[in-house]
Parts: sequence; C-alpha cells; structure tokens
Amino acid sequence: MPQALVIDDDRTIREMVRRSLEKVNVDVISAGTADEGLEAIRGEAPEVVLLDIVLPSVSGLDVFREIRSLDRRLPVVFITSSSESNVAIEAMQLGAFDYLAKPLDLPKLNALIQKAIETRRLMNIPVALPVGDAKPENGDQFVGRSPQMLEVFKSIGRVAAQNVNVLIRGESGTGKELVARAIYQHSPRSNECFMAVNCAALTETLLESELFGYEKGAFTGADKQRIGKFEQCNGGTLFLDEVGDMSQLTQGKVLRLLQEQKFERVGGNKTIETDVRIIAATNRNLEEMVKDGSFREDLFYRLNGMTISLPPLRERGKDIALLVEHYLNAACYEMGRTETEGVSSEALELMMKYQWPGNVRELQSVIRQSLLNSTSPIIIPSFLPGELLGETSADVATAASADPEISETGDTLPLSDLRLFVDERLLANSTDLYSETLETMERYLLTRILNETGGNQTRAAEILGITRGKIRDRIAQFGISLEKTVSIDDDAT
Ligand SMILES: Nc1ncnc2c1ncn2[C@@H]1O[C@H](COP(=O)(O)OP(=O)(O)OP(=O)(O)O)[C@@H](O)[C@H]1O
Repeated sequence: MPQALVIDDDRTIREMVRRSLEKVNVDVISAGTADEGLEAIRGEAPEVVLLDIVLPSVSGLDVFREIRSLDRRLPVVFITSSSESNVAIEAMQLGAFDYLAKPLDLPKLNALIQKAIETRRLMNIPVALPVGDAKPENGDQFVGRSPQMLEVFKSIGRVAAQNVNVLIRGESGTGKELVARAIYQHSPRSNECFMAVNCAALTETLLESELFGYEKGAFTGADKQRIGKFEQCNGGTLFLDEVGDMSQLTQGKVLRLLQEQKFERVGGNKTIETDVRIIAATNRNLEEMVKDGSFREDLFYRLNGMTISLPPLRERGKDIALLVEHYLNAACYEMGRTETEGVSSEALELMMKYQWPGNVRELQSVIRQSLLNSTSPIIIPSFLPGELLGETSADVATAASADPEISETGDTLPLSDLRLFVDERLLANSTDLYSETLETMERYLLTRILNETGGNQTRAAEILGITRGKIRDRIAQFGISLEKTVSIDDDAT
C-alpha cells in the first residue's frame, strides 16, 4: 500500500488525514515535528509528504528544502492557513507539488494525494530524454536529422553560394526565417546586411514606403525623405516574409526591381540602382493564387529561382524528440531549472503523436509551459498543456487529474488541469463558465510568471509573448500586488 507522511504538530490534523486517506487505501505515517518527519523520510521512504507550513520553531519552507535535498522527486503538499498564501506561492515556486488550505477539504485531500502518488510512480520510470548539462551554444541551432530536414540542409548548402532568389515554403512556424538566415550566413553576401520585411504586417502604402522609401512631400505626412529597404540593403539580402500577401500594385513594383534591379522612391523620379538578393517565404499556395489571378505569374517565377520546402513538424518523426531535448535544455538553462532531468516516455509519446499545427514555434511554447507547470524533475503528461492531452485521453487520465481550490469568493489556486474546476463550477450551476475559466487561467498565469520573474514586467511580457501594457492592465484588473512576492487581491475583481 502506498504511504503518505504527514508532518504537523496538530494531532487532530494528523488523525483527520489518517482517517481520510485510509479510505483510499493510503497508509499514513505521522510526525509531530520536523525532525521526526525527516527521520521517517530516511527510514520509510513515503511516496508523498503533507507538510504543515507553520511548525514550532522551524519554517515549513526550510523543512521543505531539507526534504528536497534528501529526495528531489518526492512530492510535497503544503498545508496552509489562508493568511499564508504568499508563503504558499513561494513554496510552489520552490517546487512544491501543491498546497491545501485549512480547514481541510477531505475529498480534495484524497484526490490530491492520489495524484501525487501517481506522479511519484511516473517519476521512477526511466527518463526518455536526458537533459544535458551543457550551456546551449550561442545563436539559433537548426535541429533535425529526419531525411526531409537533411534535404533542406543540402538545399541550403547548394543554393547559398549561388546568387539566385530563393522561395521558402512551409506552414507557419516551420523555420522559414531560420532557413533564410542560414542561406544568408553561408552566402558570399554574409558580410553585408540582412533585413526582413513582413509583407502581411503592413498596409499597401506602408509596405511600399518600407520597401522603396519616399521623397519629402510625396504624401501628407512625408516631411522628410525616407530610404527604403531595397536601398538600405544594397549588396545584401532581403527576406520578404509572407510574400503572398502583397497587393497587385506592390507585386508589380517588386517585379520590376527583380528584373532590372532599379526602382524609384515613392513620389520621386530619380531611378535608383540596387543589388539585393531576395529570399521570399510564404505559407500560401502561390500556384493556386497564380491560377486565380491574385499573384503575378511572372513574379512567381522570378522569386522562385529555387524552392526550399519545409515539412510540417508532424512529418519529421524523431526530429520532434530532438527538438524537445534542444528546447528543454535551452529553457532549463534560461529559467535556472537545474533540477529538471528530462521528459518521461509517456509525455514524449504524446508529443510524438500530436499534430503540431503551430510547428516548431508551438513546440517551443509547449516546452516552456510544461516546465512552468512542472513541480518535479521529470516532465510527465499532466504537466503538458491540454491540447496535447486531448489526443489520448485514456493514457493521460491517470496522470492528469486536477484539484483547483475554489473558495466561496471564486479565488483559485494554480493547477495544471482545469477539469475539476469546470466540474465544480458546473455543480455550482454557473452560467458564466467561459469567462470564469478564462479569468482563472489568466490570473494564475500572470501571478505565476510575475513570481517567476520576481515582479519584472518586461521579462514577464517576453515570456508570455504579450505587451507590457497588457500586463499592466491585467495587474490592475486582477489586483495583483507587486511586492516581494506576487499575490492576488480578491477584492479587486
Ligand atoms: N529546425 C529547427 N531547429 C531549431 N529551431 C527551429 C527549427 N525550426 C524552427 N525553429 C524555431 O522556431 C521558431 C519559428 O521559426 P521561424 O520564425 O523561422 O518560422 P516561420 O516558418 O518563419 O514562421 P512564420 O511563417 O509564422 O513566420 C523560431 O524560434 C525558430 O528559431
């Protein structure tokens, strides 16, 4: 029978926990002091520890650190009173499995302890992907050994030295910009500049100004001359991203430039010569666009000196595992997660089966999210974001249960799975579950990341991929106070 150790100076709590866990077939070892508890960990190797955060003459956090030094994989659940939420958040940051507030909700206690025991079991299964200790090399590494990616690398090698335009095709997030930079870096133009313009991000007039520049007075607001990218990049390489999104007018101008290497600034009549190598990229079907007349055929052929097609990640087989290893290594280093050992084989299997609609970019984000969710050295399925778990619910069900703490005020605690939260709100006959759930997730995410960054909003904005302004709005909206530790003010909602 699995064993849980409860360390609490309050006899009544110890007894209550014993009786409750007995019902779910968990044996309870009781300790009234920290020393007794540490002794029990050494001697009896429990699967999970329930630790009172306030013990006589010693801090629960210090005891927790000592437990970690004895066994880093042992899940520790803190017992707190509501006034200690800051300490509880700190405990979660240090890697606690979870925390429970007093008075103890016994069904919740039982579910959480069972989940911790399952997590502990999964920890003991050998690591499928070990994380190396080495600091990741500087710069972006192109990861891949699949036959399709080897073809891509060969094509880069073949085309880099030739002064031809290249068209890179592939779904969003497959690495088109990385290919463009690799071509540039291996080309004779590598000492000249490399610039990128996203054709989908600008309106027709702005894109024109960006590419060709304009003369003073060309249009209202053109109060001085501006040099465009084709001119700035003379001798270098210009990466035109999302080239399928250019208007017909811009397509015509770009075509002329490609044919003659000549252009005029907007509002100007002086012809300017330039020597730019174009690398274009698109995730759109240009052949179809040529057929329906929305993309010029002559431009298509001009851009397409050679095509490099990037396969979607789901077709790259074992590259997924290589990328997981690569990005886990990088994220652990960046986030100072020295205790992380790797990814369990179940979690890796889920990642191998997943369709990755956002390709490598999505994989990067999944790794970071999993790391932020993880409370143990091994990434197991329950730490993965929901979209990966949806695929094989039967496999995952055991590992991914959840137990958010919801008080009457609607306050929620951070947990990786929202299933129980939704169950509870359904039982409470909620009629606003969509926004309640989104808010719960947002609150947790914001608080968690701000804790992670020590309240640094710029860094938090980088991690979350949103603007600082949005972070500031949410801090105000959710009443998150930025003291030494980040906490949530319930009254602010
Ligand atoms: N093979 C790879 N190895 C390592 N990192 C990769 C690989 N492919 C892509 N990445 C990383 O994934 C992210 C997305 O790549 P990139 O921006 O090149 O994709 P893209 O195809 O240009 O996307 P979009 O079409 O949305 O502009 C980048 O951080 C990039 O470094």
